[in-house]
Amino acid sequence: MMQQFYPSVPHGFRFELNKDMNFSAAHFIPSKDAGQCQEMHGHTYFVNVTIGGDTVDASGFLIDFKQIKQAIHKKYDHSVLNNHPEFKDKFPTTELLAEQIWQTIQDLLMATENKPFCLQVIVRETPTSYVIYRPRKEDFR
Ligand SMILES: Nc1nc2c(c(=O)[nH]1)N=C([C@H](O)[C@H](O)COP(=O)(O)OP(=O)(O)OP(=O)(O)O)CN2
Ligand SMILES: [Zn+2]
Repeated sequence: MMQQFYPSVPHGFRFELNKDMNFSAAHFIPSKDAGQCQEMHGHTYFVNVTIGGDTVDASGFLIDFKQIKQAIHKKYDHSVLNNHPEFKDKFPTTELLAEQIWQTIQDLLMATENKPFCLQVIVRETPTSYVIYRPRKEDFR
């Protein structure tokens, strides 16, 4: 997974959890600068999310690994990214997909009792291209 390469994010939390996932989706980038990517095509996206926190829940979890997968895989697998409401007014680039995945995970975490934080999202779109999204402090609202 993730070609065994995990760029780390510095933090001071007691616990750090990482979850790898993948999903297959189609997209197109309707920008005149996007060349061939203006045409609909597909990828198997590889995603890694890093979550940090100081306390665990009653089950001893920062968050159940399964809940993270469900939130992302269920939403995007075998879909056309351009059709999702979050990409109505922006292009489903690797950068903006990583940002959206961060927002989805962070919303999920904020609804838990122990409220951990999503510290990093890595999205690999092709064997040679990936993006890292790291939120700024002000993004945690
Ligand atoms: N900054 C970004 N650049 C590009 C994105 C993107 O999301 N962010 N996306 C694309 C295309 O969607 C394309 O599918 C991926 O491009 P690329 O990595 O160039 O794909 P290749 O497999 O052709 O890469 P090679 O290393 O040349 O084999 C384009 N750019
Ligand atoms: Zn693409």
